[in-house]
Amino acid sequence: MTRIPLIAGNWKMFKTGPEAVDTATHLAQACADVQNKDIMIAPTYVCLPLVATAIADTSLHLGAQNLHFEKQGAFTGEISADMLAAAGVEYVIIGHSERRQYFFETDETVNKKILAAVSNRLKPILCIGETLAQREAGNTFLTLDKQVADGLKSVDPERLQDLVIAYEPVWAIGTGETAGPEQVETVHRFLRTLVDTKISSDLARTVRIIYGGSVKPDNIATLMCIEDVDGVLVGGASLDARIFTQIVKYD
Ligand SMILES: O=C(CO)COP(=O)(O)O
Repeated sequence: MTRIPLIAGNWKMFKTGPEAVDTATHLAQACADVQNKDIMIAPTYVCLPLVATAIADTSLHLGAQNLHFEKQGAFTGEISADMLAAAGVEYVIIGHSERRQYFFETDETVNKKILAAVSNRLKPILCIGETLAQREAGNTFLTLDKQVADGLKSVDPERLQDLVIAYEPVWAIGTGETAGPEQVETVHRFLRTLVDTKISSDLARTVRIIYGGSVKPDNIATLMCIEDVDGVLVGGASLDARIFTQIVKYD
């Protein structure tokens, strides 16, 4: 089973519209010759239509960083799945640890968002990861098991064909600290087995499990060599088109 690697950039709350268009345009040019890798960028909501236009007819894919699970309604400041789909969005990041930490998202809301995404044919990137305290208490696997099981609860496996799971240990995000290759290998293998036993064997074979947390040009090759690592979710190092291109074109 060959899974096409996904190299994804999460731009978080960075870049104005013109800056986002500039970065996306440069990235698309620099990566025009890349084959057999999916490259995705997730700008802020307001930049989505601008970036969608800038990368139309290029090989880049567009992602959003969040969504609301209701279709529409009196939810000031929120954006629904079908609004994203209509704006040309293909992927959506769900349950990022910053959303869980600062905006109090729970596995329950994550689950509703996954359901909303798949109902609108958006490809969900389910983010999971343990905090340092959870790791030190020996609860890494328990935490991840719960995040996956609750996040995907009652979702028809048939609708999860495009699911991506992003393992982002919270202590490795924006800290310059990366999980060691053995840690990443162990967790990714655990996650694939978890999908196999709790959801479906077919899905376990196809689901892309990607790593996030201080991914840089100098550690990408090591990470991508690890079995069961099907790509990366990059924060800080995706903001600069030149640096992100080095990550995309690792060898
Ligand atoms: O949160 C991340 C991607 O979603 C990772 O961020 P950094 O690459 O800046 O550590």
